Amino acid sequence: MSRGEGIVLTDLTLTHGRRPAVHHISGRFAPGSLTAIVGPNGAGKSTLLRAIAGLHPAVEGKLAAPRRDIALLPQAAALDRAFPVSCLDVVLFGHWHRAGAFRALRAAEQRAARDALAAVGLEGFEGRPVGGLSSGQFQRVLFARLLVQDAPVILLDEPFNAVDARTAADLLALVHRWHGEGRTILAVLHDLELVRHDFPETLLLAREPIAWGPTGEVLTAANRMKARMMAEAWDAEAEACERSAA
Ligand SMILES: Nc1ncnc2c1ncn2[C@@H]1O[C@H](COP(=O)(O)OP(=O)(O)OP(=O)(O)O)[C@@H](O)[C@H]1O
Repeated sequence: MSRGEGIVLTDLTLTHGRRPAVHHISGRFAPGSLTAIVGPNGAGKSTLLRAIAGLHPAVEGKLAAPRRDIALLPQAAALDRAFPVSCLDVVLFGHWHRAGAFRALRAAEQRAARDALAAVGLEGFEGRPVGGLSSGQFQRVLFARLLVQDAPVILLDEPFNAVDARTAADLLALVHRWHGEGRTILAVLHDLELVRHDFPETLLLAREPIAWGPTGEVLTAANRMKARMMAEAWDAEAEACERSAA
């Protein structure tokens, strides 16, 4: 896996229009690190992941990330499954960054997609339309696509939401496999027990960073209280940087 500098945030601010999403965050996700991003609803977690993936512009500060090496698993709720595509099509899409839109996929790429479906326990699902899958099965398909993408940096937005315990355990095992292979992994999560048990590093975000470092040092009662109080104090109508200017 490529090492490099990892992902470096320098006084980064992200907004939606004039509305603040992430305020003045600095720090680094080291190459090969496994980090949970936690915080209250609306804390800016998804916006930060999308910015790292190159899908959301910085309004202030800098974000250095190996864009071509990043795979993003969006929140399942953000995806439209009404589209009439098969499981295999969704997984084959993981080859997009290498194959582009116009080249026919090679036999090896087809095989890799079938192997990925088998690896997530969905052998025989190749021709099934994704619209008819359960939430857990669909999440397995999206993990198969990540397998095919084979990216050194993997961003997961609430990867275990709406899946049962067995599916979550299978997908978590894949995350650990990727970590063991030296990939850099960031996952937005709400289950703090899972974070404590399985994620060595944590960023606690409440639009501003509350704490970032070893999970045990970040998820203290005091830090969690601070994040909660900041969330309760949020002014939905506030414009970017009002709080930090105060
Ligand atoms: N497309 C959008 N347009 C306008 N505002 C948005 C948009 N997406 C998010 N926001 C706002 O930006 C802020 C951060 O949202 P974001 O989705 O990044 O938070 P989050 O921490 O991922 O939340 P959750 O835990 O609920 O998924 C929120 O106030 C949200 O309402």
